[in-house]
Formats: sequence, structure tokens, C-alpha cells
Amino acid sequence: MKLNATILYSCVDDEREEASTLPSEISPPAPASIIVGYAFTSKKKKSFLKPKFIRLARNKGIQFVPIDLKRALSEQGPFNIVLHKLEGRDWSQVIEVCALNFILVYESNGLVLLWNFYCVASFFQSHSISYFPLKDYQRLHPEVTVVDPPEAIQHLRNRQSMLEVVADLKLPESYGKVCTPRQLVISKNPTSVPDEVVKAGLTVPLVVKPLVVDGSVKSHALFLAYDHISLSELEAPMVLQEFINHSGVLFKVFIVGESIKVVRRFSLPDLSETDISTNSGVFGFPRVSGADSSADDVDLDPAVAELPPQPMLEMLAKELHHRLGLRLFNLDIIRQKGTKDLYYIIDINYFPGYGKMPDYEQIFTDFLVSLVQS
Ligand SMILES: Nc1ncnc2c1ncn2[C@@H]1O[C@H](COP(=O)(O)OP(=O)(O)OP(=O)(O)O)[C@@H](O)[C@H]1O
Ligand SMILES: O=P(O)(O)O[C@H]1[C@H](OP(=O)(O)O)[C@@H](OP(=O)(O)O)[C@@H](O)[C@@H](O)[C@@H]1OP(=O)(O)O
Ligand SMILES: [Mg+2]
Ligand SMILES: [Mg+2]
Repeated sequence: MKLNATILYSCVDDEREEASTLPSEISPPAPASIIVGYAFTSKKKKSFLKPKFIRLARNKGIQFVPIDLKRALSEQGPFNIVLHKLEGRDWSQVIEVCALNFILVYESNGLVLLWNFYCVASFFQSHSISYFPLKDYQRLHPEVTVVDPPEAIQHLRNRQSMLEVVADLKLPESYGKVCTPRQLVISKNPTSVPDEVVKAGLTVPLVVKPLVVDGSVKSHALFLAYDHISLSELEAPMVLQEFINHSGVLFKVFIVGESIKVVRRFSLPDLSETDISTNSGVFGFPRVSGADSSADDVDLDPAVAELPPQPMLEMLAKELHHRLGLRLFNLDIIRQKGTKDLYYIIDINYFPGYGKMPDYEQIFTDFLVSLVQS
């Protein structure tokens, strides 16, 4: 047992330190009726757990407590709610901690059984299968609401599966049509890519995106490809997605449970026929639609600025919430240039940068209260 503990606990030290500087822990805590355990990267903690939010939440009896990734989850808490967003590497550390947790829980049942449970966890890990024992924690502690289920989040950690869900939707088109750009997954390294692209009937330019989205900088490193041939320079696994002209404006639709907020961001500019025929090669491009690219207070052509219709977004959010089994995500939506109502979803992010969403403090506080009430 102890041996496992030594192997399993090898995790970020600055996490605890930073957490201890949160305002809720500086001033004497008000009596809290909702304890929210959180496991965040330090980046997420900084952008999400801002002082104003913590104050507002505290006034509603909500207290945020960092989950210590070095200790078994069952030894911590009690929590009413668990929020989590960690990078790939950190997630696997949580997996290991939880594997130990599992062993502890079953201790009284004897060694053979214990060992088996550990083996199951190791097997899943070594085969890169989604095995995230927060699920087991949830089973052992049904009174705790884990937001969101790890296996549901897995869908959004792959740029193919994230959009498949959208492609399967059959929404009424009364307010607009929602689809996804045509795309091709390249799994292996890629001399045959140009042929595959032609065979799949994809037209250039293409946006090239890493297949896996694990929160790392690399998973956000995107390229624009003007020809098929140069694609073999890029590293698989990747997704090749047709570029859609959309007047350089993107809509970020933030979903928090039942609430929806839309913001406008700048995006890649349109590409003309001349751009397409005169350029060749692949070009990396930086994050163009980050929080610092707001287009909310900019003088735009009203036809470009017009937000997607609210009833369409409500249907979409409800359906995706249901199908994905997630409550915290955002959608990147673009409207094809020259159309009034043809929309493409190009990206879905789990637990996005809510810290820049207008009124997130109130919306999130209400969400957390509603979780406990329901
Ligand atoms: N199919 C497309 N057609 C046109 N522009 C696109 C397309 N896909 C992506 N873009 C542009 O590239 C940007 C980044 O793409 P995407 O959102 O897929 O990447 P990401 O790294 O997942 O971003 P995020 O920071 O939102 O997670 C978009 O904001 C948009 O400007
Ligand atoms: O940094 P921002 O506030 O812009 O938030 C970004 C967030 O970073 P964070 O984890 O620090 O919140 C990113 O998370 P990772 O995939 O890298 O884990 C990703 O979700 C982006 O889509 C978010 O941008 P948004 O979609 O909200 O504009
Ligand atoms: Mg995006
Ligand atoms: Mg994304």
C-alpha cells in the first residue's frame, strides 16, 4: 500500500502555494454551506477564481477549496461540488491518486482484490483509454456533484469527436442552419496526405489543427494550408478542416448550465480567390480569437455584427448539453460570408475562459447554488 502511495504522489507543488493566497483564505471564511473543491491549472485558477467572483460567491455561502492532487480525494472535503480542468499530464496524475483511493476504499476486502483494482487502472492508463476515477469517486460519493463527468469531457479532447456530435444534430432550421466544416483526420505521418485530401474532396485553403486538445500550447498550434503538397510537412495526428470565409468575426457562445452568453471576437480574415491562387505552402498563425480580440464594441457592418438568433442558440445549447452530458463549455460559431443564416461550429471548448465572460460572477454563483438545490 505505502509503496503505491510513494509512486503515485508526484505532483505540482506550486498549486497548493498559490491556492493558499486566494482571498477566501486570507480573510476569515464566512459560514459556508456550499463547499466547491476545485482542481485547476494555475492558469485557469488565475483567470477564473478572481477576487470579485470569490467575494460574490462567499456572500452566497460558497467557498472554494483547492483539491490537493497529492492526496487521495476521499481524504479531502467534504465537498458539495467538484470543478476540474487540468492539462493532460496533470489529469493522469489525478488518475493515479484516484487509483490509490480505490485501493484504500477496498482495503478491507483483501489483497488480491486490491491488486486487481490497481491493475485495472494501470491497464487503462497504459493503453491510453479514458479511465478517470473521478467517476469512481462520484460513485462512492453520490452526494458530491462532479462537474463535469470526465468521460464526457473526453469528447471535447479530440477535434474529431467534438464536432461529430454537432454533425449528428438534426435541429429545425427555422432560425438558421448549423453545420460543421468538412474535415479529414490524418492519424499517421503523412506522405500520402495530399492524395488523401484529394480523395476526400476537400478544397484548399485548409485550417490544420492538432487532433488532440489537452490544454497544452501545442494543442492550440494551428496552420493555414494553401496547397495539398505542403501538408506533408506537418505533424500528425491532425485535423484538416476547410476554411470558411466569415467576414473575420466569430461568435463565442458560453454555456453555464442553462445560461447562455454570446460575445463577438475577431477571427481570421476572409481569403479572396486571388489570395488562394497566389499563395502556397503552410503558415502557422497565432491565437486570433483570444479574449483580447473582442469585437463587441467595434463599429462593424451590422450584417456582420448581428449575433446568431437567440432561439437557435438555445436549441443548440440544450441539445449539446444533453448529448455531450456537459454543463460547462463554449462553442466557436462563424456565419458564412454572404449568408444570413448559415452557421458553422468550428470548435468546442471545455471549461473555457469564463473569467472574460460578461457577468460570469453572478451567472456562475447562481449555477453553483442551483446545482446544490437540485
Ligand atoms: N474552419 C475554419 N474556417 C475559418 N476560420 C477558422 C476555421 N477554424 C478555425 N478558424 C480560425 O482559427 C481560430 C482558432 O481555431 P480553433 O478555435 O479551432 O482553435 P483552438 O486552438 O481550439 O482555439 P480556442 O482558443 O478557442 O480553444 C478561430 O478562432 C478562427 O479564427
Ligand atoms: O485564456 P482564456 O481566458 O482566453 O481561455 C481559454 C482557455 O484558457 P484557460 O484555461 O486559461 O481559461 C483555453 O483552455 P485550454 O484549452 O488551453 O485549457 C481554451 O478553453 C480556450 O478556448 C479559452 O479561450 P476562450 O474560448 O474562452 O476564449
Ligand atoms: Mg476556438
Ligand atoms: Mg478550442
